[in-house]
Amino acid sequence: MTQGARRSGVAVLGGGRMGEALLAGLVRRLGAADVVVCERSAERAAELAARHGVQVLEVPEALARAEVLVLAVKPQDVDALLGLLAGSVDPAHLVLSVAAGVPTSRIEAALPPGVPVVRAMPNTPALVGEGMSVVSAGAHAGGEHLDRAEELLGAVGQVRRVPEAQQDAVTALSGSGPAYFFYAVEALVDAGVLLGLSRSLATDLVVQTALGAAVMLRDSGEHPVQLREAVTSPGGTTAAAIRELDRLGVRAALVAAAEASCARSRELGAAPNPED
Ligand SMILES: NC(=O)C1=CN([C@@H]2O[C@H](COP(=O)(O)OP(=O)(O)OC[C@H]3O[C@@H](n4cnc5c(N)ncnc54)[C@H](O)[C@@H]3O)[C@@H](O)[C@H]2O)C=CC1
Ligand SMILES: O=C(O)[C@@H]1CCC=N1
Repeated sequence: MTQGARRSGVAVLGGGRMGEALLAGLVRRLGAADVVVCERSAERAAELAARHGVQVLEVPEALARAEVLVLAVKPQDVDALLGLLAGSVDPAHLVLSVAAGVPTSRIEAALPPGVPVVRAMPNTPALVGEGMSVVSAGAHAGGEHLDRAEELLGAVGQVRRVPEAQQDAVTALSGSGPAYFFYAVEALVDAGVLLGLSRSLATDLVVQTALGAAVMLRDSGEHPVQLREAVTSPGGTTAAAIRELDRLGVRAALVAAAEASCARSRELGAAPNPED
């Protein structure tokens, strides 16, 4: 029996915000016995163990135990982590990286030949089973590896396959995207308070409105413009509000925000310059 045949389950390497969101969904799907975590901060590791019932292991033990290794450290910490993996990872593992910007070629170059790498971009709504992820295969990853990655990320939401060249653009929409909606909600709640509502009532109104709008966008089959027109009565309140959004350049600001996120993803993924 090969060493790989004795391994099973998933090791999440890096238990920060994204690592925990994935961990939570994977524990729901696979059970806590099949998910382990490696986390550099002892305090954070204890928190994850208490909250999700998972075992915290050092990297070498996790590699011996788990078949799938989820790289969930910051792009700036990827090279150091790959240095820890390089001696013991082998082609029977699957390396699933969620690090923004980091190309599969950079990960493959740091590992022994033939190790399959899948690059993914999930998002934090994975924590509540409503994540949106995409996956792309590296040079040594085949259909079975993409299937496995899709199955695991499918435990925490929806998954699409994209060419790796689209990963930075995806990061700008669904990876960073939850923050844009949280930001809009924050601003609208403040607006409610300005208009004299209690913060608690304003929060309930805005959050339920966001949820209702999201479900209509997903389920109605209608274009966002049609849905918006249905809210906009002639000479009414919504038209007055939308005129202000246009006057203040909110549409252009959203496009610029997505472009900035995409550019930053590319920047984070570039191999560090040894002269920096
Ligand atoms: N936060 C988000 O919404 C999303 C994040 N990502 C990606 O996920 C990765 C993690 O992001 P966050 O969770 O936001 O960052 P974070 O800073 O919250 O988490 C990173 C964690 O990795 C740990 N860590 C660093 N080096 C380690 C090592 N060698 N061994 C074990 N643990 C180590 C840190 O202690 C920290 O808890 C990044 O690459 C990011 O691009 C991807 C999609 C969405
Ligand atoms: O802000 C970041 O860099 C990460 C990647 C996508 C969402 N959060």
